[in-house]
Amino acid sequence: MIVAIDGPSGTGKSSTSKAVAAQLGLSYLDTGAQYRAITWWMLNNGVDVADPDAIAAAAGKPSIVSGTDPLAPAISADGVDASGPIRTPEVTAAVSAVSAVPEVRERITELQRTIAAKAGGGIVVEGRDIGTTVLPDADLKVFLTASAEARAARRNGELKAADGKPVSDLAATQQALAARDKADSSRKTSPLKKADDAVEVDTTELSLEQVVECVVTLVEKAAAGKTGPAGSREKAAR
Ligand SMILES: Nc1ncnc2c1ncn2[C@@H]1O[C@H](COP(=O)(O)OP(=O)(O)OP(=O)(O)O)[C@@H](O)[C@H]1O
Ligand SMILES: Nc1ccn([C@H]2C[C@H](O)[C@@H](COP(=O)(O)O)O2)c(=O)n1
Repeated sequence: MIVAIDGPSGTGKSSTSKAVAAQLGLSYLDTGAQYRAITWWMLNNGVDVADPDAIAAAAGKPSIVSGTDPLAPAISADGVDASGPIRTPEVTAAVSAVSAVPEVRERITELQRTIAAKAGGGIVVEGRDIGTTVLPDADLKVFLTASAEARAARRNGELKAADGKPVSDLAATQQALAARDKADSSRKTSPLKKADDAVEVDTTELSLEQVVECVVTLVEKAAAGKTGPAGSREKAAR
């Protein structure tokens, strides 16, 4: 069972994918974390992230290793745990430019396909181009959306400072999310896009628990269609 979950920033891909994978005993892959890890490595190794040629030349250098346990997501670059530093504003600001470079995408896409192929019991893979490019034959494709206001409010809630106040105002967060979405959906290679056969789930008015329940139901239906006697894909193909 291969499940692809795509969508813009802050729509709930990571939270939903982890919970669905944990509930169904599937592996989990956060592909955004891989792009963040390679970006972090470049920032730390003197690569000019404003220069696509420099990014392309460095794309093959770091070893990026992802864990696939939904209860303990892990990511490292050249053996160094990167799970904390990949969430800094510096990495967030540079990741769209780095991930737009074809050599980076080629490298990371190959890694993602290898991980998915090795996940014997099935996997939930989340990102921007999983249903369209990385795993076009996924058993289920879900495209999560939410209003710009809801996404900014969620992100700000996550970034609360110690005194309980949001670290940036809602308008600034909304603007930053919109800028990243624009960059991710307008790049030439494998842009953020809903696959034609993906199920779109608008999460604006749904709690995380409701989204998880909805996706679990979709996975169960897809699994029944894959193995069930009446609707088996194998039969349909014959
Ligand atoms: N349906 C929901 N209702 C309310 N809050 C939610 C919902 N889904 C996710 N959240 C919260 O919104 C925030 C962003 O969620 P998450 O990180 O899963 O989104 P994402 O799509 O993976 O974002 P990004 O692409 O930027 O990594 C988190 O704090 C999460 O707890
Ligand atoms: N399949 C993917 C996943 C992620 N990216 C890029 C674009 C995002 O802005 C960035 C960080 O992702 P996030 O951690 O916010 O999910 O990584 C991509 O191009 N393709």
